[in-house]
Amino acid sequence: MTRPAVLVHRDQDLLAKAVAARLVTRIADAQAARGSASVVLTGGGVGTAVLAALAAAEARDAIDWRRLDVWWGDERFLPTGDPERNETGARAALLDHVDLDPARVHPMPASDGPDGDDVEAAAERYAAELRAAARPDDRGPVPSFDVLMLGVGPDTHVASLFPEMPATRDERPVVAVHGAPKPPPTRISLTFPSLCAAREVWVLAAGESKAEAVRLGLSEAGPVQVPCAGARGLQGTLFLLDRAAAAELPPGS
Ligand SMILES: O=C1O[C@H](COP(=O)(O)O)[C@@H](O)[C@H](O)[C@H]1O
Repeated sequence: MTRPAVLVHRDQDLLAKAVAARLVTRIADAQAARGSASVVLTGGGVGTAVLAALAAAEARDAIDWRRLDVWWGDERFLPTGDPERNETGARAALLDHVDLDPARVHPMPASDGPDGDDVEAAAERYAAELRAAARPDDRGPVPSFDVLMLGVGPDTHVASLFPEMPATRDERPVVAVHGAPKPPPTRISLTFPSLCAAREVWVLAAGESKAEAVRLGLSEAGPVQVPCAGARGLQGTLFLLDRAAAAELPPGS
């Protein structure tokens, strides 16, 4: 596994614009190489700012939106349209403003979805959707996503994998999360085997409250204790930061 590369931008606004520009290139390149592309979205402040920056970028027209699959790394298990759902924020910031194929947008189930409030069944439903989308050369139960973005919590969580919680040790592709320390307590999350099936993992962080988590994420810490140290892409991992989040970088990163 290669060491993550670290890129630092002046502030959150510039970080969001730079990541949006990088996404355009990454998605267009994947579409040129393979005919289509896949991206995994994150919730949270920076993740949503990136989507808004992409919506505002003229270069977004370089993406063939009809040939893009959109997945999520985690979701808060709440009713459809709840403002706290990651899907709701992503739709408002970007997805409602571009010409996506609705069949290629794959939100995690909501608590008023086909499984009702059975979050275990909802997680298994998402796992089945991923399995159906995986091709033989993906060599696993989820697609080899072209790019998977992750926000980071001050406690080092990524997706809904919180330090020391059972989901950090789970080998199933998707799990239900109960009792998350950050509200809401009930969530659905991809697990490490699924996160690490991505060709590229981009860890996004802005603000001084994330500096310690970023430092730990670039250390040799274990993924159970420090989840942001465990998400690594098959071809590479980028830590995309603003200066405040980069304030405690370990030497040599
Ligand atoms: O609850 C969540 O939090 C993390 C981090 O969010 P942030 O606002 O501190 O950047 C996010 O990555 C995750 O998708 C979300 O469900």
